[in-house]
Amino acid sequence: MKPQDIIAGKTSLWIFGYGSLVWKPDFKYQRSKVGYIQGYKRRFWHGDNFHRGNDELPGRVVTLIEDDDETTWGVAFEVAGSQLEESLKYLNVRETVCGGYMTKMVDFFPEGNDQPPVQALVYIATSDNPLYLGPATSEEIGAQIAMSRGKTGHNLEYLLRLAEFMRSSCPHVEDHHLFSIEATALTMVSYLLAAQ
Ligand SMILES: N[C@@H](CCC(=O)N[C@@H](CS)C(=O)NCC(=O)O)C(=O)O
Repeated sequence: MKPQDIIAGKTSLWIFGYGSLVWKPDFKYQRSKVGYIQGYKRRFWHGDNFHRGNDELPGRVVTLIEDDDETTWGVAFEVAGSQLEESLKYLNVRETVCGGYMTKMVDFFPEGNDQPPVQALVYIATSDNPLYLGPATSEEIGAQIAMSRGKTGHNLEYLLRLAEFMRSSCPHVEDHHLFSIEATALTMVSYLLAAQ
C-alpha cells in the first residue's frame, strides 16, 4: 500500500516495530508502547544489501514468519496528525524501497492485561521477496552478521541493539532464535579479533 492509501481518512496510526524500528524509529510519533502481535515469529531470514550489507555480502535482518502458536514482542508507535504523511513517506523509503518490506495491518497487544488490542501497521518481508534468504542455522546467521556491513552500519550493531532492547524492555521473553544468533556472532567476532 502507498503511504497516502494507508493514511486515507485516518487522524492517527499505530506502527509496530520489531527490528531496527524498536531502537531507531527515526520518525516523529506521539507516544510508544511495548507489546506484542500474535501469529508471527521474528526470524533473521531477510537479506539486506543496503542498510547492513551489500550485493556481494548481504546482511541478515529480521522479518515476520506466520506461525499461529507464536508471538513477537516489539514497540508500537502512535503517529498522528501532521506527522502521518512525513513519517509514512520516510518509512516507505527506509522499509519498502530500500528494505523490500511490504505493509500489513495486525492487532497489537500493549503489555499489561488491562489494555485492549489496537490495529497497527507492520512492515513484513515475505518469502517471495528477492532479498529473502530464508532459514539457516544460528551459526550460519551469526557468522554472516559478524562479517556484514552496509550504508547504515555494521550488521552486528543491528543484532546487538535488538538483543539489548529485548533484555531491557521484554525481560520475560525468551527469544532463543535471537539470543543464540547473538552468542554465535559475538564468538565469531572474538575469534576474528584474536586472529588479528
Ligand atoms: N520491519 C522491521 C524490521 C525493520 C528493519 O530492520 N528494516 C531495515 C531495512 S532492511 C532497517 O530499517 N534498517 C535500518 C538500520 O539497519 O539501521 C521492524 O519493524 O523493525
